[in-house]
Amino acid sequence: MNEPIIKFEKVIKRFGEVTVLDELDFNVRKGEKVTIIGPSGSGKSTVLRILMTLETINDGVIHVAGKPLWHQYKDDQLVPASEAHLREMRKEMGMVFQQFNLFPHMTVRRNITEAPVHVLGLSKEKANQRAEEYLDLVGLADQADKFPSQLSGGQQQRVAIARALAMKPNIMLFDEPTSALDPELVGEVLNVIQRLAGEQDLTMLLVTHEMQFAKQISDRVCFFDKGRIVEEGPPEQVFKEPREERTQEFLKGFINPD
Ligand SMILES: Nc1ncnc2c1ncn2[C@@H]1O[C@H](COP(=O)(O)OP(=O)(O)OP(=O)(O)O)[C@@H](O)[C@H]1O
Repeated sequence: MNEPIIKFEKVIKRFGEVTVLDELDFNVRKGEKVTIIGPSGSGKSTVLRILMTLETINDGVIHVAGKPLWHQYKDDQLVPASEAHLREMRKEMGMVFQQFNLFPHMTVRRNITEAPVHVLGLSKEKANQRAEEYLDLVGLADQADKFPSQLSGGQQQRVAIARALAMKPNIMLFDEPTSALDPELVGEVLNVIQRLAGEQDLTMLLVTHEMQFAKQISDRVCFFDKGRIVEEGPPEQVFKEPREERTQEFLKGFINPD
C-alpha cells in the first residue's frame, strides 16, 4: 500500500482572480481510503473534479497510476495532454456526485451499460451481465427495468455507484454522496460505500460532511482550508486530537464523531 496512485505536486487552480488550490501537494496510496473534510469553498470538490478531468489546472503536475494526468510525455518533455490521453486516464477513475446525474430517459440497466458499451467497447451482453452484477452489489437487482424517476434518491445514488463501478475503475471518487438525500435515505448509501471500503485494492477518495462515517471508513482524513492541506492523519487523531487550531475550530461545528 505504499505506492502513490494519486500524486498532486504544487498544483495551482484558479477561478478568475480566486486561487482555489494553492500549490497543493497531496498523495493517495493504492488501496487507501482517504476522506477530505473542510469548510465550504476550501477546494475539496475541485480536487475530485480535476481528477475526473472536469476542470483543468493552472500549474503543477498530477500523476495518476504513475502517468501524468493533465500532461503527457513527448520527447521526454511534459506537454499538455491530448484528448486521447485524457480519455485513457479517465478509465482509472469513477466518480459519484452529490446529484446522482443519472440519464432520466434511460432505464437503470441502460444507465449502467452505456459507458461500458460505448467507452470500453463491451458487447451488450457482457455489459448487461456487469449491470446485473453491480446492481446486485448495491442491493437493486430487481430495479433494472425502472427509470430513475421511479426510484428514491437513495436508490438513485446506489445506481450511480453501480454505474461508476461497472467501468471497473481502480479509484472511486465520491463528492458528498449523501448531502442531497433525505436523512432517512443516507444510511443505505453509506452502507454501500462502507462495503466498498472493505475492498482492499480499491482506492477511495471521498469528500464528505458525515464525520462519523469518515471516521469509520477512512485510513486517513485530510483537513483542507483555502486550497491547502492544513492537517492530515488517521481519523482517531484528526477527530480526537486535532493539532491545528483551524481544524479544531472547524470540528467544533460538528457533533463529536464518537
Ligand atoms: N466553475 C467555477 N467557476 C468559478 N468558481 C468556481 C467554480 N467551481 C468552484 N468555484 C469556486 O472555487 C471555490 C472552491 O470550490 P469547491 O467546490 O472546490 O469547494 P468545496 O470545498 O468543495 O466546497 P463545498 O463544501 O461548499 O462543496 C469556491 O469558492 C467556489 O465558488
